Amino acid sequence: MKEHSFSFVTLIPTRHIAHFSCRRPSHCFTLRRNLHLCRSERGFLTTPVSHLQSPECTYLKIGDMETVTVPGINNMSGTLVLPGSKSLSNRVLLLSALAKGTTVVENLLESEDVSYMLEALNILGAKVEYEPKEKKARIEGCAGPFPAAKAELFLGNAGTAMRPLTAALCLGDGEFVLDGVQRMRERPIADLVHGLQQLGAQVTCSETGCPPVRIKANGLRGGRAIVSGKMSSQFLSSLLMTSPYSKHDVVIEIQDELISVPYVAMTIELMRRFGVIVENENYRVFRIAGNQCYSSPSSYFVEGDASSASYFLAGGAITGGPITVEGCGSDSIQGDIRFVHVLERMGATVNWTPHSITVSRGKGKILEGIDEDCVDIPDAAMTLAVVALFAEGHTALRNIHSWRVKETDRLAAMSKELMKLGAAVREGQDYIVIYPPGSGKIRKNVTVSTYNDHRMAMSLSLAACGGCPITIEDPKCTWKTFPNYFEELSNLIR
Ligand SMILES: O=C(O)C1=C[C@@H](OP(=O)(O)O)[C@@H](O)[C@H](O)C1
Ligand SMILES: C=C(OP(=O)(O)O)C(=O)O
Repeated sequence: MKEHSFSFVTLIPTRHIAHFSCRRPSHCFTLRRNLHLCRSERGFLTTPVSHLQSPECTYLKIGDMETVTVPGINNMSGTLVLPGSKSLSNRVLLLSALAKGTTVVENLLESEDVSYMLEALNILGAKVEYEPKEKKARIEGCAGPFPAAKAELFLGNAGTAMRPLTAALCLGDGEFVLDGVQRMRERPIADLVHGLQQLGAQVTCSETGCPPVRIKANGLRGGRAIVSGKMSSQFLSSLLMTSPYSKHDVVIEIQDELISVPYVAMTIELMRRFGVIVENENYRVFRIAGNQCYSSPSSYFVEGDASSASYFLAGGAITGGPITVEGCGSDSIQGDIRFVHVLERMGATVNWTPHSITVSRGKGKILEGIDEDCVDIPDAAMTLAVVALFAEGHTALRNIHSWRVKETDRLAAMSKELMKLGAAVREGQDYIVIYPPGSGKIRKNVTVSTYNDHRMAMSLSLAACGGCPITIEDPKCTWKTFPNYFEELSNLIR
């Protein structure tokens, strides 16, 4: 694995981000505004900085990697300190920028999705000092809407930037366009746009109901909005985070099913930490007083990413482990820790502390297939799809129709790649059933496609836990949420 690590790479361009690495401690690149690139402790780094809005930024292409081969894994054990949560990082950055006071955000995730948020906040006039080496950002809040009167934002494929910023920009005064990569132009946003229109915003999206989004902002009136929650919870989270700044009180009613509820719980909890209370009637009706302002908690420590933890914990369950992840545990406010309960029901042994989780599998114990409603854990459910290869009996993952509108059509993509590995797969509109090939029968030396989807790359890498190497196409796609994923994985292989 070592020869496949990224350490020899001097400077890598990725899809929309320039990733720099440098060997000399004195090296520090400064790009536009106050986004800095500096050296990491390990002697090289992958600090993402959006460059699409920086035409002056050119880069060299040295050692770009098209594939990574994960060697056959028989044993995996050890401890990993998790990178910060993507969902928490981008929420805390946004709330800090809207709040009164200065917030120091610690253990901020360093990744593409967070870079897009940082860059956008900068463009919109929030004062952001980012120290990637320290995983820290200091944000001087605007104590209200953003001061910018005009901006065109490019947000890659970051749902946690596109959706919340669409709502937050309706609060200000000016003209804004929000856009992203081609896939972002295929990801729905119309339900959010309709919700904002009901609260008085002048906002539109494309005819297909997707970005680009165009806003003529003149504050948000408030009132009542009836919105759909069945496509994505990010629409509701975005409306909630913006509502305290509307002129009048806001009532949001969910007209159908609400998916991914734990992410809404996370939003409400974070708003509470920034001093705003949401009245929540059973996740059906939400009431927020208007004319308020967030107050900075002064500092916020971002807990480790529970979805990122899932790959390593799954590795512990498949190989026997033990694997410990540090940075999130029983005190976590992330829904994806529920994934660990599923592993336990499949046969793994789990030990919790408030800030860590350890997974192993006892000698002679097997993993068993499971039938699971995954509506609360759409991201970690992808990891389960690969764990299913190692279970006895089939595994059904249900209520995951949102997979179709994420980074790729994850139901189609996962079905196709699992079949390459020798599984039989039944794919429905909102479920997948995986019939594993049987012990020791995962196909050897397979190359899997990743569809520009970080979770396809990370979850499929676990197929190597059968003891055969697996080649992953376009490993850089993990930079969306976990730039050094393959390096961390290699550190745990014994
Ligand atoms: O609010 C959030 O931070 C997220 C909500 C989920 O999306 P959906 O609500 O679209 O399922 C999840 O898949 C995404 O990675 C992050
Ligand atoms: C769905 C995801 O991302 P996004 O925030 O872009 O929706 C994800 O990270 O799996």
